[in-house]
This record gives sequence, structure tokens and C-alpha cells, in this order.
Amino acid sequence: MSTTTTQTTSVKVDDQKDLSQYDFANLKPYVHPPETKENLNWSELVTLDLEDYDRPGGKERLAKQLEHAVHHVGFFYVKNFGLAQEQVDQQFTLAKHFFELPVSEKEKYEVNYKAADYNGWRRPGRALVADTKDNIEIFNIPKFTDDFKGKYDYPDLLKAHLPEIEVFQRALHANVVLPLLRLFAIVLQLPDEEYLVKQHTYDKKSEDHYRYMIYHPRTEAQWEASKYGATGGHTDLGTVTLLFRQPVAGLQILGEDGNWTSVSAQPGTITVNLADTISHLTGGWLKSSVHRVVAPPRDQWEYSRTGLLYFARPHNDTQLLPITDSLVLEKAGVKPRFEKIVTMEEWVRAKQTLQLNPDIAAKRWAERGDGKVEVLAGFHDQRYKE
Ligand SMILES: O=C(O)CCC(=O)C(=O)O
Ligand SMILES: [Fe+2]
Repeated sequence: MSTTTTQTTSVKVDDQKDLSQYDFANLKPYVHPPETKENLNWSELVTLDLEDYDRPGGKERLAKQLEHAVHHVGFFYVKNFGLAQEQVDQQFTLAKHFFELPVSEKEKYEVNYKAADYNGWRRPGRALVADTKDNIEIFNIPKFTDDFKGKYDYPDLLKAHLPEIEVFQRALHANVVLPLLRLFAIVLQLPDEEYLVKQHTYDKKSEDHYRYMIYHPRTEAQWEASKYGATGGHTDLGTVTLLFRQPVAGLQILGEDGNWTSVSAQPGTITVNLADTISHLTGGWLKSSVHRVVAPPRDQWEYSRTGLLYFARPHNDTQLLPITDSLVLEKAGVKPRFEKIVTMEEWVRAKQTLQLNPDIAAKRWAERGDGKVEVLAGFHDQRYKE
């Protein structure tokens, strides 16, 4: 796949202001920490070479390769996704410099937690992890479409690079998300290969977002109080999550055998996991994978763990019902996962309300007292064992 040439369309940067101090030539590049020397219990995941996608028979080959992963594992890697390593490196550099801004600057862009609006800066320490506060900072950026135009402001560092961020984000959507949705359609034996693509066009309103993320180092006492992250098992809420390769270990997947395995850092890859919405659209047949981020191995304890992620979601007006013309789903006899018709917009709001508001979440989880919470219309999330 060739490097994208997508045009930027929707960002207006103030031409009057000199932002040249933020040119990449003037920003200290991000350098990844070294990989761990420890031998962890690594997950065995398939790698899809997206370069094969446009070759004759390529889609069918890739779909075959995905069959087991999407039904049983929920995680895989992709490589050759049409972005140059330099573009990826620059995004890590922006993440680094963003998180190094003073809190007084970052808080100008703070998330509106109460409104369940996750775009902007999410400060660390908002949620409890076992007996202590979390160590995670996030900056989420919505799609560059009219629906979000002018709705969010950015620090000058990012304003100077919004065109590249837009190119990057659109490339992830066009080069990774849409091809994967066609492969899912093949796996599901849908008569229309574009079925899922039509629910995920870039220009129509949806809650896709691009994310910079950082996990700050913890002391021994903090790790202990957080149970080393072991209580953090969860599923993501959207269609797929794309996670750029970074070397600090900690991401673990819960396997069908009930064991956690660790995802390794494969050079030049994006790790993809399937999430709740694609599972809703297939009555649970496509697997929304349970995962967590635990303490890295000791030889990486001193490092921050910086991440680049993209969260794909269908249009807000999508009804979260199982697809009806899939031979595979018909044979499996899948059922709707909600008691009533639920739209994507409602689902996002319900799950984000819990994620962004620890006080509301604590009350709601306590309602049943059995380690489950009703997210929406009879669909429950659960706590996973440590
Ligand atoms: O940072 C990672 O490796 C995964 C993060 C994650 O699971 C999430 O943000 O939902
Ligand atoms: Fe996640």
C-alpha cells in the first residue's frame, strides 16, 4: 500500500501566528524505551500483511487468515498499512511533547466528563485502580469532519500539526479500518462486501477518535496498591481499536482457556482488537476481546508507556442489531444483545458515562453487587478475575 496522499479539508489554522517553534526540526524526537529482556508468556497472534489486500485473491487469503482470530481471539496484528515510519515517529513525538506541557495548559482542553464527551485531555488519577488512583493521561481527537469543526480547541503544539494529524487519522481509517471491515464481511459471508463499510464512512457523524496516551511510571508501593493492574480487564466499546507498536510490555489478553497472555511489540505493526460494537452487530459472533494493561516487567518500570491509538465506530444512527443476511450468523443462530433497539449514539453515551465518571460508575456497579453492571437495555459488563 502506498503512503497516503489524502487531502486535508476541515482544519483552519490561524495563519497570523508563528508556530515554527513547533516544526519537527525544532522538537526533540521521541525515542522509544528499550524492549524488555524478560521472557513473558506471549500471545500467539496472526499478522495480516495489508500489502496483499489489493493483489488477486489477496482479500480472500487475508479473510481466511482472520477467521479464527476474529471469532476466538479478538486480537491480531496488521503490517504495511501505508504510513511511513517517519509519520508514525512524528506522531509519537507529538504525543511526548503534548504530555510534557504543564497541567495549566493541558487543562484548558479538558474533557467534559459529565457530558460523557471524551474528546480533549483526560487528566490522570480520575479513576480508582484497586486501592489507588490511575496513572493514565489521554488526549482524544475526533474526526476532521463538519460535525466536529470548531468544537474543540488545541494547544499551539498540536495546532501547528493538525494537517498531519488529519492525514494520519484519515489514513488509518482508509487503509486499515475499511479494508478490515471488508475482510470481516467476507468472513461473515455477507452478499455485500461493503455492508460494514457503509456503516463506517469517514464523512458521516460517528464517534471515531484518535488518541495520544501515556501511562506514567509507578513506585513499588503504588503498583502494589493497584494490584499491578490485574483488575483492569475490559472490552473496548467500538468496532475495532488500533494500537501502534510500542515496546513497553503490559498489554494482556484473556484467552478462551481463562489465561492471560502478553502482547509483544512487533516492529512495523499495529495491534488490532475487536470491540463491543462489532460484537453487537454480529450477536457476539465476532469476539470483543477482554484485555488489560498490567505493570510492565521490572526492567521497564522506570519508563513511561506512550501510546497512539485509533478507535473506530459506526455512524451514530446505526442500530446495534445482528446483521440479518450473513450465512455464518444465521447458522450460528445469533440473537440481539439488547432488550430494545439501541443506536450507536446511545451505546457510546451509556458506556462513556461509566468510563468518565467514577462516582456514577461506583454507584452503578454497586447496584447489583454481583460484579456486573447494566450498561444499557439488558446488556451487562462484568469484572474479570485478577
Ligand atoms: O495501552 C494499551 O496497550 C491498551 C489501552 C487500552 O486497552 C484502552 O485504552 O482501551
Ligand atoms: Fe482497551
